[in-house]
Amino acid sequence: MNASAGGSASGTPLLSLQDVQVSYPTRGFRSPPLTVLDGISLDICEHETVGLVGESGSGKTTLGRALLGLAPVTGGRVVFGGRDISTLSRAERRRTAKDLQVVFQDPYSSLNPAMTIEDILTEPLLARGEKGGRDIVRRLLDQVHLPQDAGRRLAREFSGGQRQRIAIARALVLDPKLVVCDEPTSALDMSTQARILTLFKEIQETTGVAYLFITHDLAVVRAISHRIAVLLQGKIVELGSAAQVTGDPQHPYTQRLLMAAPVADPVAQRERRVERQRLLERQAERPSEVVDTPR
Ligand SMILES: Nc1ncnc2c1ncn2[C@@H]1O[C@H](COP(=O)(O)OP(=O)(O)OP(=O)(O)O)[C@@H](O)[C@H]1O
Repeated sequence: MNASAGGSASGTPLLSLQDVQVSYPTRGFRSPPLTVLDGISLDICEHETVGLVGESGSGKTTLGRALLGLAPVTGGRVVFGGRDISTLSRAERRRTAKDLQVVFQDPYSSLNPAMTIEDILTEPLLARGEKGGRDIVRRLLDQVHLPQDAGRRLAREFSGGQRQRIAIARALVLDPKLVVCDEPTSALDMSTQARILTLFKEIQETTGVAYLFITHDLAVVRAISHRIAVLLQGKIVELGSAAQVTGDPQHPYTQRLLMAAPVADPVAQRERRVERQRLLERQAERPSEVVDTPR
């Protein structure tokens, strides 16, 4: 996979979202369904990380859920292994589920605090009627750089960063082809965040796994992604290589998203504020391009 690929994926797509729509029924009598995603088309290749950014409520988690077969796909197709997995029966979906895994944001609520790490890591195998075993646990702990004695300890004995390593190991136990990472570093401090991002990259290098990396943090998405998709009100408004989207954004919404991202250097921050003001003024003169300003 060519990491510097532009808007289109450069290998054979592992998973392909084709004109996907997700709508939820609403409660009111005769009120129309709520369309959360509309016209989403996106390919993800082996060995590729596609970052997904957008403000809160834009539909990032829903897109991840659609890809995992957990959101109601009301239009379009989610093609994986040559099949539309949005129409599979529950039993068929269980078979596909092996290849598509997820790591959530909160390492505290996503792991049972009273289970041993060994039990947490082997649970997905046992649930599928496969054998667990010490060797597998040993390999996984190694892969996420946790000590071997971690297997016998309880999840509640670990820090946030260590728990996220355990959650990553659990996502890897079935050798998935694609992992949806839903804000997996948002609950961590900066240095732990950097170490976890390095771990994700290292795992991709050795296994070839693909990631859909959901985050509202542009610094994170820039650090990890080959390509970035920008979501606004349920639609992808920009899709390109990480370098293009962050260095030469084309859509006014992406431009403002980047302007709103914090920078560490106060001088750069001041310059950014002035630039942002100019951008807003320019865009106010072209109202047809005006969209919601990111927070
Ligand atoms: N099960 C559901 N039923 C009805 N509406 C839902 C459901 N799940 C999500 N939504 C709505 O879909 C929209 C998008 O939600 P989603 O969680 O995908 O956004 P997000 O971009 O991931 O936000 P955040 O960054 O805050 O997590 C929201 O308006 C939300 O209320």
